[in-house]
Amino acid sequence: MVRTEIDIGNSLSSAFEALVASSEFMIKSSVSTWGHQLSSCRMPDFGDSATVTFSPRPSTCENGNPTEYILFTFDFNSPMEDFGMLCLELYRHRADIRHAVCIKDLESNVLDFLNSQPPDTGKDAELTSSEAIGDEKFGLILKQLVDSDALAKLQQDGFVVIDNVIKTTQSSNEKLDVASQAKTSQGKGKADARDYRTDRVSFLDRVDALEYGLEDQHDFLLTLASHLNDNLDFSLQDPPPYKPMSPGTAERPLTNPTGFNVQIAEYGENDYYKPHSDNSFDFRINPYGVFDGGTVTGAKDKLSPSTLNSDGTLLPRRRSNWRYITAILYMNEGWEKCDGGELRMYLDSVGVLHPYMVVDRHKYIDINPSNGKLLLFDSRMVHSVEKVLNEDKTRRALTLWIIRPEENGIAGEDYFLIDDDGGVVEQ
Ligand SMILES: O=C(O)CCC(=O)C(=O)O
Ligand SMILES: [Fe+2]
Repeated sequence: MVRTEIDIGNSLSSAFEALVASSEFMIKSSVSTWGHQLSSCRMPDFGDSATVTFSPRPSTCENGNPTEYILFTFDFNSPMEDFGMLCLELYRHRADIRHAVCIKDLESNVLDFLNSQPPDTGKDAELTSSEAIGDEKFGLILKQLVDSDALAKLQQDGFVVIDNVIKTTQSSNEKLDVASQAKTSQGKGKADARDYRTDRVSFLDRVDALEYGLEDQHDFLLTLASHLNDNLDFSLQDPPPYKPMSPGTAERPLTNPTGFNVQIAEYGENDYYKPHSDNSFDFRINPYGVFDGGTVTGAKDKLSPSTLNSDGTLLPRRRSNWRYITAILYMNEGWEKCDGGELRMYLDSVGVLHPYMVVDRHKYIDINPSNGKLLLFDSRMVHSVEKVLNEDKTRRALTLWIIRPEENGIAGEDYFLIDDDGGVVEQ
């Protein structure tokens, strides 16, 4: 069957019309099991934006069973902006639809799309990072990041601190004081009884950020992924064992997490967060083998299949999530050393197996969480928040975890390995 090429470089609406017109783009089933492919073809949930139905192609029925399906209807309710999203949704659900959809072209189309479309709003920043969304708004700050040796430092030491990036105003902090008092009095503010951290966190979308006058901070943090894509040297790292996953691409691997929510954390007197890594080793899988600078620890015959590459070589130990760079903006005017609450960064701690192992073994530096300070660090590094000592002060920070989806991601629902033919490797 000849499949129609979809030029998604065209305007989105004409590209969408082409998609609808060319059922071949979408559907091809090579297995002739009556009804089976359709019932196992769980289409992505497009919510309100599209409804998809398929129908057997009569000319391809063998023994009464269809071998190919065509796109029967594709009702797309908001055609313009959502075309890229649509492709991405298909791509993300390719494990479910791959028997019915030729995902190979879909994959390359999506990757082309991601690499070629500059985002023009904060929302698109999740999808692609080919251009900094905030270049205009934050041009000077971003330039300062590049011109200074900040990014080189980040890559060399695993972290970097930059003062006076964006300060939070007193009025924002006052609004937050009121909100957190309300929450605490409703008994909702405090986290469960946990001993590793005692702070309170919530997530701000852009509307929340506007409410508190934190939209610049919010936008800035969401701008960083694309900026880092343009300026970090990814060749310094070993190539990852897997192909890039949507929405990351090989050229531009960093993206914002789905939802674009920025965490706000509050620490009152005596609150702390014990040493931890934001992306620690994951012990639920790959439990025996550790590939650590060429040393293999653990009995080889006990290695689980996911420990080995297809050629039998050892894969690096998996991490527990997709976080790659942690970006924190501190919000605390007049914070002093005697107030406690330092962010303690343990040096050379990227490869530490258990975070508690750093204590008394690794050197650290303490970072004062003062207003406007930006801290960027490799999410694997071990760090802690030391106890806050001032009963009258609240320590606040905004955090965004910039992700690199192909790095690991067993925690992510969209995680699959892709083999060289574009097929999904069952795990
Ligand atoms: O607030 C900070 O300085 C760091 C907080 C932290 O480590 C985290 O939320 O994972
Ligand atoms: Fe952390």
